[in-house]
Amino acid sequence: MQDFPNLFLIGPMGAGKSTIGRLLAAELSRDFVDSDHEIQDRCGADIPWIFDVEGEAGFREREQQMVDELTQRQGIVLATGGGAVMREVNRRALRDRGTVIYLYTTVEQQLKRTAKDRNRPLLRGNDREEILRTMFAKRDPLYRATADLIVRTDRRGPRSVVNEIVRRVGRLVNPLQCKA
Ligand SMILES: Nc1ncnc2c1ncn2[C@@H]1O[C@H](COP(=O)(O)OP(=O)(O)O)[C@@H](O)[C@H]1O
Ligand SMILES: O=C(O)C1=C[C@@H](OP(=O)(O)O)[C@@H](O)[C@H](O)C1
Ligand SMILES: [Mg+2]
Repeated sequence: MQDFPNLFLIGPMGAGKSTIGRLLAAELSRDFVDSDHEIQDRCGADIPWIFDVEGEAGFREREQQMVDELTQRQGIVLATGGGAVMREVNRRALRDRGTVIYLYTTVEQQLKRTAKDRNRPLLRGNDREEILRTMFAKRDPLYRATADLIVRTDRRGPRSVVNEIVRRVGRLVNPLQCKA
């Protein structure tokens, strides 16, 4: 696994970027970085608080700076936030600096996986399903346009997703699977 490039996880809220990123990094003995956690640590504030104080616009500025900084590291697994792909500059940084993996899931799964978590301010509205469907329509084409690989995470556990990523990235890096 020496030749693995940076691996950048993109996809919607609840796709499993943070969960799978941590497992994948452990599997590959890589550093794991989560853009949202990094922003929270540096601000000493959680995501909802940042949204309350600075608005979504303030959060997106911080996110852009973080994506630019973190994608310049080497040999990492990075979990981005679900909205990172909305800025072209972020999409370019991700594409140029690593292998981008779109963790795809359905809105039904997103609803279940985000039901109890109060840390996602964009899901505060009454009709979470409508919010998620509208976001999916806007963002799915951007995830697809940015990704080198698309991996489904619905109806399967994180461990199975990690195994598929390791296998498919291995093939991208070394198509014939020859020993070095
Ligand atoms: N493949 C999966 N199957 C079932 N539950 C999952 C899966 N991936 C993540 N989860 C759960 O869904 C929730 C959201 O996952 P998270 O990693 O925070 O997603 P993201 O970072 O993409 O928003 C967590 O409770 C996590 O345990
Ligand atoms: O989709 C989005 O716009 C967001 C997704 C969140 O990250 P996760 O995708 O890890 O939940 C977090 O960055 C913020 O609440 C905004
Ligand atoms: Mg996350």
